[in-house]
Amino acid sequence: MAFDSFTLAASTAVLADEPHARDHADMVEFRMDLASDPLAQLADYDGELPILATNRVAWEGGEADDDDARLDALETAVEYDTVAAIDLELECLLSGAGRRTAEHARERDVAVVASIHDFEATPSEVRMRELLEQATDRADVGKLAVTATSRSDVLDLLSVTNLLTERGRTVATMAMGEMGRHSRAVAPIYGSKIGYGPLDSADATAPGQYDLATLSRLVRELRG
Ligand SMILES: O=C1C[C@@](O)(C(=O)O)C[C@@H](O)[C@@H]1O
Repeated sequence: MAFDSFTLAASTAVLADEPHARDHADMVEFRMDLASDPLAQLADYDGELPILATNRVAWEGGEADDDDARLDALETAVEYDTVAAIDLELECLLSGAGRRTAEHARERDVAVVASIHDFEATPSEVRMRELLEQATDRADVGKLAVTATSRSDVLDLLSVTNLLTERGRTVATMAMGEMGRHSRAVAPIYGSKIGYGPLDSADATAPGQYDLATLSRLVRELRG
């Protein structure tokens, strides 16, 4: 998966829901940390959409314990041809804990998305640029989800998205929460390459997400 154009991911903990996502999504983000028996779900998967496997650790807003089993599960996931990409927190690529998993993915031609989340605030433009440069130096896509508390936070995020895209880096950005919600529809115009939406907004995997059908329509209409 090259992520060279905008990719809409249906975020779900239930792979059997994939047929409902096909009309709108380009891929499924499988939230293994929120799923029951994720490896069995992967083994049974016979859907059409490729999978981005995420096993989000608790310190980055997910539900997976920070142990070897979490990374081992991602390594098992990349053995399936249906898995086109995995998500790893930038922090665990920097610390070295996730490097083996990233290498394992690359050997299988599976893309790596390096993630950064800030659930409190939007870092300065300089810091966001630095984080996304670190992420894109180590992975196929650098993803930054921040929390906007003002419109200027969103403008800063869009500006960094635009700059790094112009410099040839593959980034995915979004502002979580109400204030930044519109960024999910607008960031693709500035180069953001992945958007996430649940099939039903009751199953949102992050604050402020639009449901999949709505995000698909907004992105399509805005990008023309
Ligand atoms: O990292 C991301 C982005 C996200 O947090 C969002 O804000 O849409 C949703 C998560 O499911 C995904 O893993």
